Amino acid sequence: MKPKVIVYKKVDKQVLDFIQTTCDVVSFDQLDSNNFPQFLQELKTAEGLLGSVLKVDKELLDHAPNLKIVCNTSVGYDNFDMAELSARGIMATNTPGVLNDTVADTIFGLLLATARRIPELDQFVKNGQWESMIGEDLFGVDVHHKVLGIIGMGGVGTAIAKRAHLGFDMQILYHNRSRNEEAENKFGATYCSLDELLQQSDYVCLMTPLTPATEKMIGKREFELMKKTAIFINGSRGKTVDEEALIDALKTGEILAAGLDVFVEEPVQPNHPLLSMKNVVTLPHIGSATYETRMKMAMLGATNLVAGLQGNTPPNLIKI
Ligand SMILES: NC(=O)C1=CN([C@@H]2O[C@H](COP(=O)(O)OP(=O)(O)OC[C@H]3O[C@@H](n4cnc5c(N)ncnc54)[C@H](OP(=O)(O)O)[C@@H]3O)[C@@H](O)[C@H]2O)C=CC1
Ligand SMILES: O=CC(=O)O
Repeated sequence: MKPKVIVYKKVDKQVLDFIQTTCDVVSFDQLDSNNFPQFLQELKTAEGLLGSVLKVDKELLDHAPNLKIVCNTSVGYDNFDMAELSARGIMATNTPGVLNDTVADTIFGLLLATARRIPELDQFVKNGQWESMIGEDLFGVDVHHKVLGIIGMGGVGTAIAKRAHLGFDMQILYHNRSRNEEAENKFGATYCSLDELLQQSDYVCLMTPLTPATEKMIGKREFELMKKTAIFINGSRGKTVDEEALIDALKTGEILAAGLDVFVEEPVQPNHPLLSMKNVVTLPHIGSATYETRMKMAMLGATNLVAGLQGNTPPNLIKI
């Protein structure tokens, strides 16, 4: 008998067909309050789960006595309670690597849009406000030849460093817990402490995973260390930043501007204070959101799922 798996996110038919060669698939395009009871019912007999964002914790796992593997179609896995999964002998996987270039394109685009005030000026033109040569009040700041500090120089961080070094002649500083030789040797990145990075960077880009160690790692103290002209870019997770402190730093001129792809609460509420600030550019968590890359992520997630259920080691097994 084929193992039963639940795919709880809309994926391409090609991905479902691949899984169906070895598994019985129950699929939900997305989970919401209407279909969640049915999902929990299916979970009782499911051996595998594929999707992203869903919180996989003790409460959920208590509904899933037969589960053998949970597969994210994302590189971040802060939605998994790894200690609980490990205690129950359930494998967990993610999708690193295949999204690096696409996410780096998004984050670099966000950085450029924030520095050159592109969304604000787009609105200016479309609102019919362009009546004469624009003045200094609408100027942006340069990106090329500036200092970019990357906190979290991993797969995505290195792809950002490549763009900054080869395309924009930027000087690159980075902070991790360990050294990244590729970023140093290929893209001239210099390793430094977090405080040095914050003090010296014109652009601070946060690209760490969300873990207990990185939760609110950027707060009041860190914004105070940044230059008053600094632009802060967050592509990691909303909770790596103290959002209240970010709002204060933007209001009081502690930093110049921010570009945000992620928020503490997603989707962000329309009345959130960050959304009414002119010096903030926002995106709806679209780092990897291109047809090509989302397809690769879904297929890699499916490959992990099938490998695990066939008794093989999934290529992207998360080790704790
Ligand atoms: N906005 C979006 O759509 C996307 C968001 N992301 C987010 O970005 C994260 C990173 O992705 P990716 O680059 O693929 O992951 P990687 O694991 O390749 O890189 C993460 C980097 O963060 C560093 N890091 C981890 N913990 C700390 C810490 N406590 N202090 C300083 N540095 C730390 C790691 O270095 P070291 O271990 O040496 O400290 C590593 O270099 C994901 O986990 C996800 O949350 C990713 C893709 C898309
Ligand atoms: O946020 C996206 C991811 O892949 O992680």
